[in-house]
Order: sequence, then C-alpha cells, then structure tokens
Amino acid sequence: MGAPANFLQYVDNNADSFIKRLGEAVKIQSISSDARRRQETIAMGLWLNDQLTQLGVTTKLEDLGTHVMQGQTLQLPYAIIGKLGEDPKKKTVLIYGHYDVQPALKSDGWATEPFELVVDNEKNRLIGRGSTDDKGPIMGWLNVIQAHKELGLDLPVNLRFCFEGMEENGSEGLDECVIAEVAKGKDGYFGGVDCVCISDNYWLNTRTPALTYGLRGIAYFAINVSGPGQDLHSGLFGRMVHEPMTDLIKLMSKLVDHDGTILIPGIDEMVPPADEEELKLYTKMDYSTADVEESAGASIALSDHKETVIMGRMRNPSLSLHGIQGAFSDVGCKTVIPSKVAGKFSLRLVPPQTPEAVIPLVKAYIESEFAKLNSKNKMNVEYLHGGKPWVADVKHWNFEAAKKAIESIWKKSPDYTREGGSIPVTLTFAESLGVNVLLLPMGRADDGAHSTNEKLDRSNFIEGTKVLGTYLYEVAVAA
Ligand SMILES: C[C@H](N)C(=O)N[C@@H](Cc1c[nH]cn1)C(=O)O
Ligand SMILES: [Zn+2]
Ligand SMILES: [Zn+2]
Repeated sequence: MGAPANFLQYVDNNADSFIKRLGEAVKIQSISSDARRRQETIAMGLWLNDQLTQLGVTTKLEDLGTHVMQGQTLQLPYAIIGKLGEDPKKKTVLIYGHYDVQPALKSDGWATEPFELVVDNEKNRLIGRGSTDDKGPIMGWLNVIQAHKELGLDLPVNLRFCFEGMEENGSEGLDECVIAEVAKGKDGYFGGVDCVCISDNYWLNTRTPALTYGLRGIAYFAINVSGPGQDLHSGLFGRMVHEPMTDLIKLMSKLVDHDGTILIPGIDEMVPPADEEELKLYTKMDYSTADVEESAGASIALSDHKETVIMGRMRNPSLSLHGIQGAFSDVGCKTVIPSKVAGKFSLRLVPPQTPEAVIPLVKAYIESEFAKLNSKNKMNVEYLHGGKPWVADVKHWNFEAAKKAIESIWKKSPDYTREGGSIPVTLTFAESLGVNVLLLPMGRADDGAHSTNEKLDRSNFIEGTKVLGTYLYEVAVAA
C-alpha cells in the first residue's frame, strides 16, 4: 500500500524543524541512573507529554511511585500512556520508547558537548546523547503524527503509546503499570491493541536496515567491598591493612575470561548449543568481523570466525565489567587507599536464562571466591536490576508490514536480527497483551549508543521517520 506521497514530501520539507525538535529533547539531561538528574528526567517526561498533547494525543502521566537510589528516596519519572484514534474499523498499534538516556560527560572523550545536538554537515550526522537511543526514534513518531495533523490526513491505524523514563536504569515500576493497564481491558488505554512496535535498537551494520526479533535479558550487580573507616594514605597503611580495591580487583578478575567465557559455574552451561540449522542463519547474515570492528572503532573482534562473533551478541550470554565506584579515577597521582568500593558488572541473558535463575549462582560463586581471600574486609553482592530475554515470531503480519515499509523507503530487504541489548518491558508487552512485538530500529551499528559521540545519521532520522509512517500504512492492510 505504501504511505501517501504528500506524507513523504512533508517529512523531507520539514527535516530541519524535526532536527530542531530533536535538539530540544537532547538538551534535557534525562539521565535516569543519576540521582542528581532526576528532576531533569521528570522534566523530560513533562516536555514529551506537552509535545504529544499539542499533537492531539490524549495522555495520562502514570505516577510510578518512589525508589531508593544513591542513598536517596526519589520520585520515579512518569510513564506516559497515550492514545490517538478510536476507530473500531482500524487496527491498533502500541508504540513504546524511552525518554531517559545514559550518562555522558564531555570529559569521557566527547568531541562536542554531549547534551547539545550538533549537526555535522560534512558527515550528515546528528551528534548528541540520546540522538539514536532513544530520543531520535521517539521524535520520529512525533514527526509522523505532526505530518498527518498538518496535512489533514487520517492516520491509517489507531495509536497507543507507552513512553518511559527509566529504561536505562531497570524500567522500575513499568511492568506493574503495563499489566494494570492491560487488566482494565477495553476500558483501559491498551484495550484492543493488535501489535506492538518498538524503535530502540540498531541495524547490524551500516548498510542494511534491520528488523529485530530477539533481545537479550540482563542481570546487573554490584560487588561492595569496604574495610577502613576512611580513605587511607598508602604510604602509611600500604602492606599493613586489607585493601578493598585489592580484594575487589581479585573478585572481578574471576568473573569472565579474556575470550568472553563466563567463569561463574553453571551460567554458560544453561544455554543449549546451536544446531546445524541455526548455525546456517549466522553464516547467511550480511555481517563480517570487519563490521563489528568498524562499529567498535578498532580491530578487536574476539574471533576471526564471523559466526562465533555474531553468536556472541545474538544467542550467547555475556558478562561485562562496567566500572568501580569509589576508586580514584581523576587526573594526577593520588596515593590513596579507597575505603569503600563497588565493582559494577552485568550479565546479558538469553533463553532459557532469567535473572531469577542466575542471581543465586552469581552470589554463591563470588562469596566462595571471597572466602578464599581470607580478607578482613566486608563484602556483599548486590543485585541492582534486571530483565528477561525475549524472542518473537518473524512470520507474523507485523513483521511483514515492517519489511514492506523498509523495502519501500530504503529499496532493500531487511536483515533479521537478534539484538544483544535489553529492553525489559518487551516480554511484558508480549505476554500481557498476547500480541506480536516487533523491533524496528532507526539507527545504524556505528551510532555509538551508550558511548562517546553518540550520533544518528541525518538520513536515518529522516528516512527512518518515513519508514515508521509507512509501516503504519502497511499494518493497516496486513492480514
Ligand atoms: C537496547 C536499548 N536501547 C538499551 O540500550 N537498553 C539498555 C537497558 C539497560 C538495562 N540496564 C541498563 N540499561 C541496555 O541494553 O543496556
Ligand atoms: Zn540504551
Ligand atoms: Zn534504548
């Protein structure tokens, strides 16, 4: 069916104002994992809510309550639940996105200010925190609605929305909110939803658009080690006392091998090996170790064997070490023994793994390794947040509609991918609504989500907006 020509033309004609709106969104430092930025994260939700209501969307701000983070009781950012259109003859599509972002400091190595959207006209890129994850895709949906409103075009489907501000920090409170809304049946905002579309991930490479049918789950931990009553002078106390950092580094070094093998007994073993048929899927993919190295910015793939590398992201669990809170990390040479440190790491999970299944294994292993150190320091393993993995049926009409939309705009067939990242609410949508969920990424593999110099190519924002709009037209006629 395709989208009307005037919609596509409108998107091209208004590209600059769409980029300006993305710039306004990027400016708001909605870092959900930083207590100091909680008011800004809430403000971002209110800004988005205003944008939606101005475009005619009926919304309600769901108060998700409070939680304790970094020693403070904080209000959770609102979930924005919305609806546009009530035509019983039309299908109803639920759209999800998140308006919070990962932390970013210029001193992390950004070439520009992370919260100022910079339009790099030479490379045709929009650089800024959240440009691709996930403010760009959310703005893409606003662009689609604005185009229809301004052109006086009826949307081909009814829309429902669920936008959250805690995705980068465990999606606290959202599952309960979604389940409660679904339980209201046809009286609730999610009554009659036929399918779900999430645009919050990336193509597998920089050439070919993708459709994603799987996500890894996550289990995020901290190893807290404390000892001295306060930070100590290493010249006065070195080799006299048990040092928390020494214990922590020892423990963190026992979690994962340099080749990616997870050293916690029982974790890798939970996942059945791939059979011949599954292996063929990875062989056929338009992907090479050069692609991973291009997106990683260095020749550092774990293997020269393309299937091994791609399976590492799509169908195997992984364990990554993220950082150490409390450790000296500034410029200069401070000769300190930190008194209290927390080592952060997470496991990415694949079916049949769940956070509940891995937590006891992780805790028991680290406790037994700590016991071997005979340290007088105190240690505990803290589970911080998690989410289950998800896999969908790609033969569903929802995927067919998205495939047609991609072919119509990009003139290419999509790759079918399983994503290595996690979006905790995905499985909750699939299970509570009992409908197909699709991930329709806007950005490319080299966007640098969560990293320095995060960007979204201008063409991915503009053509990506056209894909989102066209997808709705294809859903309308899909059977
Ligand atoms: C895939 C999505 N864009 C994303 O980045 N999700 C995060 C979710 C998360 C969980 N804990 C912290 N963040 C991710 O996969 O890291
Ligand atoms: Zn993210
Ligand atoms: Zn995201």
